[in-house]
Amino acid sequence: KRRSSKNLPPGALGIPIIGQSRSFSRAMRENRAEEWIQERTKRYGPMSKLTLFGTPTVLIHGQAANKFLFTSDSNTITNKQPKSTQRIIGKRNLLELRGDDHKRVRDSLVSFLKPDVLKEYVGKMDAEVNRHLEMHWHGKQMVKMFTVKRGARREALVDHLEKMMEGMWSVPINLPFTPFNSSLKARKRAKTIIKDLIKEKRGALAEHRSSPHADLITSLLSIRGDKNEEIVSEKEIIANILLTMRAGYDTTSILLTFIIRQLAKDPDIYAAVLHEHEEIAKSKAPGELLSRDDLSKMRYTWWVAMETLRLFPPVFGTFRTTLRDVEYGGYLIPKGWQIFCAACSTHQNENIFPEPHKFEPTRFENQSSVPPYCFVAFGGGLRICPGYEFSKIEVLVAIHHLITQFKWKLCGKDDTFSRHPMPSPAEGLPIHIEPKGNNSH
Ligand code: HEM
Repeated sequence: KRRSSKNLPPGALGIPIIGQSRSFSRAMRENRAEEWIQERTKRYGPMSKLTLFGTPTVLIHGQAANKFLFTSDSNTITNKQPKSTQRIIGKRNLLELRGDDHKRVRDSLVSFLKPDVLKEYVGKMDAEVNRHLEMHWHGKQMVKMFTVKRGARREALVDHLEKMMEGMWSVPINLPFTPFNSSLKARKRAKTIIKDLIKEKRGALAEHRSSPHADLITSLLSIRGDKNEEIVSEKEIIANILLTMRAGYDTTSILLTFIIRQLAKDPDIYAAVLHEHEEIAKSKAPGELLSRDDLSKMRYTWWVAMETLRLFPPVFGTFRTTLRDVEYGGYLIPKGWQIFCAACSTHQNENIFPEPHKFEPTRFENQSSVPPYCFVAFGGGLRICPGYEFSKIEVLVAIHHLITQFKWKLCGKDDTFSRHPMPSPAEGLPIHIEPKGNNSH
C-alpha cells in the first residue's frame, strides 16, 4: 500500500525485464543518449521510472541528483551494477562490494594506485609508450586508435575484454547468440588467463623474484593479514583485475582517442599543446625518461584532457540500488529498485558550462570555478575513481610522445561515434601518421 503508484515517479515500467532497455541501448549506440534523456524529461519531468536491463529503475540527472547519489550513505543506496555487468565482471568486484568489504578491497587497490607508488611508474609508462610507438606507429602510415597490445597473452586478454564489454549493459538473457551469452563466454576465457597469471605471480612473490608493487596482481597478493594470509581472495582478485581492466583500460584509451581526434580538428589547441611539449622535450637529454616534474609542466594538456572528458565522458552514467525505500525529489524509490543517474548530463548544462558544445580547455584553468558535482567524469564521493592519477600519468606521457614524434590527420570517412556503453569512434578512428624528423627516439 505504501508503494501506491501515486508516490512513484511518473513513467511506465514497460515489458518486465526488457522495458526500455532496447530503446536506451539504441540511443546509446546512435550517440543520442542525452537527447533520449531530454525527451523523457520533457515528457515526465526530471525523474521518471522505467525498466533497464532487467530491473525496475528510476532515472535521475542534474547537479542535485549527482550530489544525492554520491553522498548517500551506503546502507541506503548501494553500488550495484546491472545483472549483466555483475555476471560478466564477477560478484566480488569493487563496484558490487560495500561497507567493510568495499573498504578492504578498495584500500588494497589504492595502495597500488596512490601518487607515491605511481611516481615510480612514470619512467615505466614512458618506456612502455615508446615501445608501443616503436612497434605499432613507426614505419606505418596509418594506425587505428583502438588497439594497444603487446604479447600474445595480453592480446588475447584484450580481445576477451572487448567481447565482455559488448554485453555489459544488456538484457541478461543467457541464450546462444545474445550479447550477454558471448560476453559470458569471453569472461570464462579471460578468467583462465588471469588465474594463470595469479599462479605465476604468487610463485614469483614467494621466491622473492618480484617486489610487492611490481604490478597490480602482485600488489593484491601482497596484502596480508595477521597470520601472513592473503586477505584479498582469488575470486576478488579475478573480479577486480577484470574491473580494473574495464575501468582503467578502456576509459583511458577512449580519452586518448578523443584527445587525438580533437587535436586533429583544432589547429590552435594542437599548437598550444605542441608548444608545451616541445619546451619539455628541449630540456631532456636524448633518451632521458620523463619525470614527475615534467608531468607537472603539462598543465594545458591536462585541461585539454578534462575538456575532452567533459564532452566525451567514457562513463556516461552510474547505476545504484536502494537497500530500503528512499524518498527523493518528492517521490518514493522503492527498496530493491535500481537508480540510473545520468551523471554527466551536467557537462552539457549551459548554466554550468557556457556554450557547452564548444571545446574550451581553459574552462579548467581555475577548477574551483566549476560548481561541485557538475564535472563528474571520475564520479564522486566514497566511490570516486581511484585511477585518476594513474590515467593522468598515462595520458600525459602518451600525448608527450605522440605530439613530439608524429603529425597526424583523420582519414576515416565517418568521424561520429557510438556508445557500447563507452564511446567508440566509427571505424576505430583511423589516422594518417607522419613521423617528425627531429625526434630523439
Ligand atoms: C579517463 C580515465 C578514467 C575515467 C573517466 C574513470 C571514471 C570512473 C568513474 C566515473 C567511476 C565511478 C563509477 C561509479 O560511481 O559508479 C570510476 C570508478 C572506478 N575506477 Fe575509474 N576512471 C578512469 C580511469 C581508471 C583507471 C586508470 C583505473 C585503474 C587503474 C580505474 C579504476 C576504477 C575503479 C576500481 C573504480 C571503482 C571504485 C569504487 O567503486 O570504489 N579507473 N572510474
